Amino acid sequence: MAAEGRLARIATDGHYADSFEADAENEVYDEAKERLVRQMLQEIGEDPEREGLRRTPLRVAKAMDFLTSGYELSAEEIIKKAVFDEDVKEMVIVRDIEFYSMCEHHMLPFFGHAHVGYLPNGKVVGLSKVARVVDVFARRLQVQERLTNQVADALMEHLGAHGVAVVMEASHTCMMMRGVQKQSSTTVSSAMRGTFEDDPRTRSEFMSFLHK
Ligand SMILES: Nc1nc2c(ncn2[C@@H]2O[C@H](COP(=O)(O)OP(=O)(O)OP(=O)(O)O)[C@@H](O)[C@H]2O)c(=O)[nH]1
Ligand SMILES: [Zn+2]
Repeated sequence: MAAEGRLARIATDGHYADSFEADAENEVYDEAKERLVRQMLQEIGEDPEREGLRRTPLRVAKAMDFLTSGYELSAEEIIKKAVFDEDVKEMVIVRDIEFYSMCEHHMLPFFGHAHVGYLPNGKVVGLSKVARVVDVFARRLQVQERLTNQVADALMEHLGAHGVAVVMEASHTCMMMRGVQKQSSTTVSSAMRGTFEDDPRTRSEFMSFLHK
């Protein structure tokens, strides 16, 4: 589907139905995606016409659009909307930002927390924007390491900070529900840029603020 319409589009089949039920029954959101989901249901031995599944292709299409909506968002635009001149010299940390992403290998969720720190260089960014930047990259097909790097690089580039640090801790359902089936393992990844990469004391200070 064309990028411009994907986030907000809800199409109908063109008929004005008499009741909400009829409306819902006839709703078409994304014909191509819904056809694929219907086929998948058939392939796993389900009946896509049974009551509980009739609207499932539409629901899945909408869910997939939301879960991959990050492709249409720009971290630069988000950051630049809320950068303020401020003479702050100390480290700023936004920690425990929950995120949900999908691994590109199995298209299964991985989720956890991101901790983001930066050393301002005459500018600070609106705190919510840090969390929004995490979502921009999380709502794509990802590997955790790339996600971590992308958040760090975007903040470094568009905030002009002295340094940026990102640590992400996540559980991967592809390792929990299937495959190796390890329910307790978590994966920690980090990306250090600028001062955080060059100066072990700055890095340690950041790390000391996590898990408090
Ligand atoms: N580095 C990294 N690996 C990931 C991530 N998400 C999933 N994986 C791994 O990607 C690998 C894909 O390996 P394959 O052998 O091609 O796939 P598979 O046969 O399904 O592997 P198993 O999960 O071991 O059953 C697996 O080891 C997954 O654990 C991630 O975010 N980062
Ligand atoms: Zn996976």
